[in-house]
Amino acid sequence: MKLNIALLAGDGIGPEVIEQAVKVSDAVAKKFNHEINWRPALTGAAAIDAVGEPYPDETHEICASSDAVLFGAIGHPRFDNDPSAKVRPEQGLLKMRKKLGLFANVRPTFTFPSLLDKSPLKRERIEGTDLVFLRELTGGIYFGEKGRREEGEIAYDNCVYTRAEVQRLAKKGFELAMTRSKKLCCVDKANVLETSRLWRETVQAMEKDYPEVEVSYEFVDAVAMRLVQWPNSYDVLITENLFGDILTDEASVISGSMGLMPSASLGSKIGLFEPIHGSYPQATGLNIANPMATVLSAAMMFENFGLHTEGKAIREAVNKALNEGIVTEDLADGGKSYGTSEVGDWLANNI
Ligand SMILES: NC(=O)C1=CN([C@@H]2O[C@H](COP(=O)(O)OP(=O)(O)OC[C@H]3O[C@@H](n4cnc5c(N)ncnc54)[C@H](O)[C@@H]3O)[C@@H](O)[C@H]2O)C=CC1
Ligand SMILES: CC(C)CC(=O)C(=O)O
Ligand SMILES: [Mg+2]
Repeated sequence: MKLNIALLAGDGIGPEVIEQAVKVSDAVAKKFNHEINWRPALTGAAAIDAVGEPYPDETHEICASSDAVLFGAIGHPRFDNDPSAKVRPEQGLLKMRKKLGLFANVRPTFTFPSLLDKSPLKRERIEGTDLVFLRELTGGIYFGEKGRREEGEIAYDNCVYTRAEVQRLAKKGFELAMTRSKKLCCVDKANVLETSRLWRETVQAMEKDYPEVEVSYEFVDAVAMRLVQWPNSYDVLITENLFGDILTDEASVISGSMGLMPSASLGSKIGLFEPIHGSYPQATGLNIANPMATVLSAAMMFENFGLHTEGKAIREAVNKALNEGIVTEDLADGGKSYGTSEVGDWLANNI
């Protein structure tokens, strides 16, 4: 297969982890006779510095005309620490998701046998966890009208959802549940929020189309607790943008590190594959960031093309590295650790 992949490294550790994902993907392409044409493009603070905006038109054209996008991370402390900044790297990510129509963010959480005793959570609670969040990605409070009034003394961010937005996300959730253990949990705050009541009402109305799926409705605050208490009780969870963002960072504790958490952002056209973590500025240039989340995002990319053997080859290499202790410092527990690039080389050599 010949693949054109837009490559958006971004900021902070983005370029370092992307470099490893490229190495591993190229090794996969070589082994399975594919050709990958990487198409680098600017985004985030790097794009603001170069051309004044975080998701330039040229970058969008490269993304929109590629078969998929592989994305690192964006964000820089100079914007995080300046609340008055009008142009921000994160706007680039939001704009890209919106313009590419990427409304469903698939965020799997699973455990790795060799890491079970490294989690702060007890082995017997997390063993066998295999759940997936479907986070709505182009609506809700991240995209509602926002602003200030009363001379800046009052700030607001509106949370808005349409029934159609909920339906298309929930449909993917029901379909995913049908391919797994047929359990779907709708995470909301319907005891308080009107948008959540729309979510609940919409999902309830869809239940009849999927009679085999057992649907539960849980409030987000309770899910935040049960997720780390009984992660095994969940399979597919659907939720809105903000709740999904927060709960999936929490879920990284089950797997063992933010550096292990991949994702796929899907819509009707091309897919974007991105780790769930940010630009981890403290680690920039130190060759210590875990590249596995980005490498596993590349595995999701291959699988989304129907190339399951290729995806499996990456997953097996990651598992093997974890079993053999070829890990960055976040997983080394104070013991021997390897650099970002060494882990990338090892994975590429073990495809
Ligand atoms: N998708 C994206 O591009 C995202 C960007 N951001 C941006 O990233 C910047 C930093 O945000 P933070 O809240 O610190 O989130 P972060 O995800 O960058 O880092 C939080 C913590 O997670 C751990 N971590 C993250 N990635 C890791 C990796 N690859 N290997 C090992 N450990 C890792 C580190 O302990 C780090 O301190 C901000 O500017 C933020 O806006 C935040 C989240 C997502
Ligand atoms: C920086 C945010 C817009 C993104 C984020 O935290 C995420 O998608 O997980
Ligand atoms: Mg996040």
